[in-house]
Amino acid sequence: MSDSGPERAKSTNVGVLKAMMQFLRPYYWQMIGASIALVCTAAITLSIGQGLRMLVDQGFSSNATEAALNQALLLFTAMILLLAVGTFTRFYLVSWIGERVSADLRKAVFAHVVHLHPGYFETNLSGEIQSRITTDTTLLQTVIGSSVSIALRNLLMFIGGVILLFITNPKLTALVMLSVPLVVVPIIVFGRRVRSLSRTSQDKIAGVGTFVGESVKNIKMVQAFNHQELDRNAFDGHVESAFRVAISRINQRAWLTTIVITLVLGAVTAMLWVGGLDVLAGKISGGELTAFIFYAVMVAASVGAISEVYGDLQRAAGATERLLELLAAENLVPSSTAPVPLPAKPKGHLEFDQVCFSYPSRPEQQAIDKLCLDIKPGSSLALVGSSGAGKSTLVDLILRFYDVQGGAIRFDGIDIRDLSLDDLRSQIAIVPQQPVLFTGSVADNIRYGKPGATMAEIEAAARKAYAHEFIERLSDGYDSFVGEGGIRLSGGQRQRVAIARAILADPTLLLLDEATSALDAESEYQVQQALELLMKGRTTIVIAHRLATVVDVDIIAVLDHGKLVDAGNHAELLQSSPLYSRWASLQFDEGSSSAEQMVTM
Ligand SMILES: Nc1ncnc2c1ncn2[C@@H]1O[C@H](COP(=O)(O)OP(=O)(O)OP(=O)(O)O)[C@@H](O)[C@H]1O
Repeated sequence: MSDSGPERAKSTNVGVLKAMMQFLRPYYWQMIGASIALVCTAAITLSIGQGLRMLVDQGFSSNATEAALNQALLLFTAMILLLAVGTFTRFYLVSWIGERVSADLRKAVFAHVVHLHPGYFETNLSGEIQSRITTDTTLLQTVIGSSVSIALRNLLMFIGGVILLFITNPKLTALVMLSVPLVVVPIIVFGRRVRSLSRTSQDKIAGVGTFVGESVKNIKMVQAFNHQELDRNAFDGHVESAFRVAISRINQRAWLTTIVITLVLGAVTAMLWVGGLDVLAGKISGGELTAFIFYAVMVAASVGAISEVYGDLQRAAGATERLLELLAAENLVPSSTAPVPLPAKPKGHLEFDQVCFSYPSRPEQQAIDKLCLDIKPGSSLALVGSSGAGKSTLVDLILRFYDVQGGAIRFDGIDIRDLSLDDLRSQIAIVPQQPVLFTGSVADNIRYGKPGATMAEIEAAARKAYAHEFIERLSDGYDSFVGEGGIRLSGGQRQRVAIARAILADPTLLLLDEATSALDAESEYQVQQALELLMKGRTTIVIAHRLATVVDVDIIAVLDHGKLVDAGNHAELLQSSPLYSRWASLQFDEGSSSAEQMVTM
């Protein structure tokens, strides 16, 4: 991930600059304002040198009048006022642009990330992405808001200062210029190192974030297994390695600053010596030397300031690069560009036609192998099979979280790749095995199925999901806060909220993943009733782990290693499928705790 050479550094610099321009473009009025303020303040600061020259040569000479001094100081005061206004404008506008651009970048990255195919998040950890959107953009905001402003101001001072130096005294200036390469070389060398270390440093910090996120999220697991000490040690390791990288970065920067300051001040000393000799010899006036020193110090200070923020700019380039990488991440499951419209009243006919699929991380293993299934509108299908048979994979393929590699899945006769993703998913509701609730109220979570639903609709859905009663008993009813991930509700309650959400969504196609597994016998019965009501007239696919779920469905598809080995209803399969009848006999013989038995099927 670090720079592999000058070629790469060059190309990314250009890329980074180009990309930043795209984000800066909308604000060119602000940029013009900031540039004017920048030029004005630099010009005023530089003209102070000329003022000093006049003051020394005329103001303090023996024939100076008080009126002339007053006039000169009045002009000086006016310039100071102008400088103050210019500085305010520059600071305000540049910081504004910094905040605005990083806000826009944050929004752009998030907007891109939420649309990425789920497979992307298997290789890119959520904590890392989070850190990029927060830490990297914050870094960028500080850099654009202050470092860029400092760099630009000092660049102008440097250019203006050098021009005025030449005007004031070319001989001395030549001396100053000789030392420029001496200063620039270390800036480039150390700057490059700082940049690559900065990237590593940001990566390490992201690693720290990911670790914290995972431990805190699973705190009960951590404590139940007495893992606190182990985790603490592992965390210490992460933090210390981030610290070491940061320190070596700081070390490089410290060297950079030290070398630059020494060289610059050395050059100024040499110049003072040569210039002083010229004044003594009467070749130049005292005012000229004063102005010269003023400009030389200004040029030196600006080089120093630039070298100091150069490191920041390099860090920002690193951060931008990472953000751009994220922005450039390709969506492997793109929505069709010329989508086929859905019929006005979709029927919910689902066909799997010779579907082949293997996960990108395991191309050698066929997770789904030449699978054919025809699920008629309004009918129900149960997927059964041992753990790892490919049931969840099929559900993911229907939702187009992944695209099939062979064959096709058709919804109402249309290849789902030809539908717009929004259209396809608007026809589907899913009740997963582990219901996912978002931080917010119970009502918010049910409304997730249909944004904009009224309270009456939400309540009706909750009643149908047998959730109304327990929700009413919560301290704030439908407004009760469910905690992060719904932690304040029981597993069964969460499941009923998830069912209510699906009921509210009123989909054509319902995907259930053993939706009743977290319920007690009483609620299971009620939820089963609710589900039957919900399933009526809708195409339903159930991932089933227990017989109770499958005896009533129209077709049971028995999967094994991604292949469809048998299909039929319960009675038929008992006759025709050895795999199914073995499973059935295991379940009937040993009661209803069956999830483990499925594993051995
Ligand atoms: N994201 C992934 N990357 C790589 N391989 C995966 C991924 N998800 C699942 N697999 C593999 O694909 C196969 C099918 O998995 P799948 O989750 O569909 O099985 P399942 O029938 O739903 O199992 P279970 O009943 O245990 O949930 C398994 O061999 C599994 O290891």
